[in-house]
Amino acid sequence: MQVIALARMPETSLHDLARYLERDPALTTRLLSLANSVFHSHTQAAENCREAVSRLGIDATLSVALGFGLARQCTRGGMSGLNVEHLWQRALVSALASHRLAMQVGHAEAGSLFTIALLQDIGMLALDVVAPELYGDIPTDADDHAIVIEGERQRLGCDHALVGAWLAGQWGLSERLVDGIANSHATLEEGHAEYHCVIASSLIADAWLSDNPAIPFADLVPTLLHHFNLDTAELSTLIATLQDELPSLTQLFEITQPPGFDAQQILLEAKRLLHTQNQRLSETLLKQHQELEYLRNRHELLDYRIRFDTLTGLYNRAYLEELLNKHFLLAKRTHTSLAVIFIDLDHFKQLNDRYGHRLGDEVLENFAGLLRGLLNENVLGGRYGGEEFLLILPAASTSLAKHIAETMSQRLAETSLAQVDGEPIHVTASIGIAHMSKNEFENAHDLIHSADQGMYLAKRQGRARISHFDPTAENGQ
Ligand SMILES: Nc1nc2c(ncn2[C@@H]2O[C@H](COP(=O)(O)OP(=O)(O)OP(=O)(O)O)[C@@H](O)[C@H]2O)c(=O)[nH]1
Repeated sequence: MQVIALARMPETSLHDLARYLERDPALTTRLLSLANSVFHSHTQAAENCREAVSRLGIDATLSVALGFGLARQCTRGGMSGLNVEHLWQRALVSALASHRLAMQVGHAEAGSLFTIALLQDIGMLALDVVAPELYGDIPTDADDHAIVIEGERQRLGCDHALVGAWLAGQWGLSERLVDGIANSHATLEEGHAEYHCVIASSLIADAWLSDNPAIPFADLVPTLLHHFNLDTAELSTLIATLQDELPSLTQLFEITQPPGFDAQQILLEAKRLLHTQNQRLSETLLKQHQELEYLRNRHELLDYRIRFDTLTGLYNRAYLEELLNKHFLLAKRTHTSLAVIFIDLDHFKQLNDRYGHRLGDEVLENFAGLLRGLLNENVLGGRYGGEEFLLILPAASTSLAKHIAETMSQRLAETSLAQVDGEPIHVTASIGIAHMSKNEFENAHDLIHSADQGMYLAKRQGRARISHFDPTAENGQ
């Protein structure tokens, strides 16, 4: 409390601070060790608390003093599920990694990035003191620190980075430290570039402390190489340096040294895993590509089936009705005419019965060929059902409709649609025509119905003929 009170007073000098701190011999020893450590290297060793404090600066001194205060309270209390040992191991690896990364990219504030990374999880210590039950069911030593953040947000609506930043503000630490702690748990994509080293250091620490570092490092390596513009050799050297520096720092903080590993081996393993992952990814991509191709083909097939008749390849009934509807509405809107020709092959049942269904199919296919010869952008047509066919003639006059129907009959008379024992098979058709010139029809269905009626008239009159159905005439003729 005295340290906090002092830190808040603008006139406090390092000298005053040192006077208070040296009352705690354990803390003084740590401040001296830190001041004389490689991170604050100086030609001459600091010999007393005042020298240590002036070398460390007010921010780092306060961080260490207050951080130790909290750490002691947590370990002394032995309260919740918070793994304090793991927390400090993470803090130390992060601090070193942040410092080294900052040096590697030439960041001017490597020292303060060390302190920010060291204190990034200080909020967890504070939360553990005020809410010991919080970490009961959040695994604070999980390989992925994001789990802790997520757990806190769910329970508290905020995370320890925010709490830590608030605490640092209350302690009177510099704005830069407060801001750094608040930003320490952002993602590299979203986080402030100023604190990228701190953000990455947290990821490095997670990978470092995991049971099998090669796996998380495999995920992390490409990110680190990309964000910090490093090559693998530089990254390998960086990790090896961290390994050299870590023992003195863990000793200073009286924290168990995390298990070591062969940096080069880990990176090799990470690269191998990355290669396998990439291979798997390309395989998945290939599979997805093939599935997409299959779906596209299937879609095309279904699209085809929705519109076309499989036996003849002509438009099917559903699509003919859709087309007719469209042209019917257009004709109504633009006051243009529209003709429909209904064609029904004669005695088809007999043909099937006499020569078999296969021959019947052949006749239908060949008739479709004849019909196709008449189709163009003004004559649309298809198979309406069994042995029934429909032609739609937008904007056609009655005489044009008759002419098309006669051409059809003529071609049918001239063409044999199959052969049996070398003998040609000829088929005739009954054809009905309906014509709309003055909005006589309510809907497209009525128009088809009229053409159908015309076709029946032709049947009744002896087949192999054309009949124009006039719905306004008494008997349709
Ligand atoms: N081979 C074959 N026959 C079909 C197909 N679709 C319908 N049919 C047959 O066409 C025949 C139509 O018979 P009906 O409706 O009695 O007409 P029809 O024998 O042509 O007699 P009319 O129309 O009065 O001249 C039936 O026997 C159906 O089985 C098909 O895709 N292939």
